[in-house]
Amino acid sequence: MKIAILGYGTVGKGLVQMIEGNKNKRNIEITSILVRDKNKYKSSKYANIITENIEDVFKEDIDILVELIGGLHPSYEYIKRALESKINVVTANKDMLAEYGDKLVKLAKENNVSLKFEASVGGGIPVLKPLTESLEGNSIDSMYAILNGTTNFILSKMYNEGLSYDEVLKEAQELGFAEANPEADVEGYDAARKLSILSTLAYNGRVYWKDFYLEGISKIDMKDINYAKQMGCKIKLVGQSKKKNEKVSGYVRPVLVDNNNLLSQIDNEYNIVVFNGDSIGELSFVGKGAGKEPTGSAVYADVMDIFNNRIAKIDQFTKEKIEVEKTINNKCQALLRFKSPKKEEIISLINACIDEYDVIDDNDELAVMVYAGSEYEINNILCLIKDKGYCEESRKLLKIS
Ligand SMILES: NC(=O)C1=CN([C@@H]2O[C@H](COP(=O)(O)OP(=O)(O)OC[C@H]3O[C@@H](n4cnc5c(N)ncnc54)[C@H](OP(=O)(O)O)[C@@H]3O)[C@@H](O)[C@H]2O)C=CC1
Ligand SMILES: N[C@@H](CC=O)C(=O)O
Repeated sequence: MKIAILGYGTVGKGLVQMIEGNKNKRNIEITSILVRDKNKYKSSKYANIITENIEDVFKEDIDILVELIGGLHPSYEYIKRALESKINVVTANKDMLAEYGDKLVKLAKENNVSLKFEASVGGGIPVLKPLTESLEGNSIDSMYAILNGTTNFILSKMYNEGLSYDEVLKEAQELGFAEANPEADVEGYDAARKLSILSTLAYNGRVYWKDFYLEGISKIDMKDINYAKQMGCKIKLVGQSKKKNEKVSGYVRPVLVDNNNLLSQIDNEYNIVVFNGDSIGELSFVGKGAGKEPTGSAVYADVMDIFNNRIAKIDQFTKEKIEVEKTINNKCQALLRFKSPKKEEIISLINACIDEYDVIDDNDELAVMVYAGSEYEINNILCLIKDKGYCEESRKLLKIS
């Protein structure tokens, strides 16, 4: 089997390492490797097949094009060209699937070739294959997940080692966990794209990532971490989606998670995906969600599926768009923080609107844990406080149990 690899960064190198490690079992020939700057690879043992010119890739006779460049362009054009030339494609690119999944799946079908993307969600965790194959008979009605290794790594190191946000982000970049532009990680876009891929496959209709309520971790500070500790919780960037009456609701946001909740056990670059199926009940997948070897392993598995002619049906991307609701319409708890607060006024307003609340801190800022009937109720209180000018700034961190 002949493959061409576009991109020789973290994941590209992980894939090549796995191909080398298995060469006694599988005969895979790498015909070319596309990079942006081939001068970086002069001393590589693959220097003779490393190129900056996409035409060098397509002039070879290849069975699979593996796209590991990332981003939308020129990756989209390269994948499209491969599919139209009846070449199978494997990609780890969640940005691409979240944006152009429908077009590419259609194109693969029309040309009778495979488009596989296991590594696009959960890094090394085999999760798309179990979802689309092993769970085919189940109706999945909800899922919750930690889907971004970089942010989980940052939050874990801030919590466990007291390190600063900036220094851990730098470490995550050095370890190859972060996206080329880490804004995608820390603002929650990457996790939302993954949640949209999972939701599309699970709910059999197109779910768009921008339709979820979306909030990243860039504003989480040491005070949040310390409040979490004080309350026996951790902070995790969680994605959740539910399907009810043909509608989906969902979010990606940092939340407080009790120390006895399964999610709080998932630290560093690990990810978890928990599905709720009508027959299987709750089913969890846990493993490394980012990094060279784990992601290389997932890409290799897709290559092997094509090698062994295991073709899965994934036409969910071409189905109709499903509407997404953003807020939580049932009982919830949230930590509210107020900067430069008029403390008495805020507490008296909260007292008038809500039956149960605890003041966590009233030193240099005011922090209150509220127990409300819905997220709307909490948002209303925050609006009132803002309108009355009772504080300079307020923050809300939901707690999930
Ligand atoms: N890192 C991870 O843990 C995971 C990453 N992914 C996804 O895998 C994909 C690759 O990520 P990763 O390996 O981390 O990325 P890197 O930034 O480490 O590597 C990207 C590679 O693509 C090459 N490249 C970039 N732009 C171009 C271009 N325009 N033309 C030709 N080559 C180009 C770079 O060339 P050069 O070497 O010359 O700079 C580099 O070799 C992304 O879609 C990412 O989201 C998915 C799961 C986990
Ligand atoms: N940047 C991503 C890489 C894997 O998808 C992450 O941190 O999870």
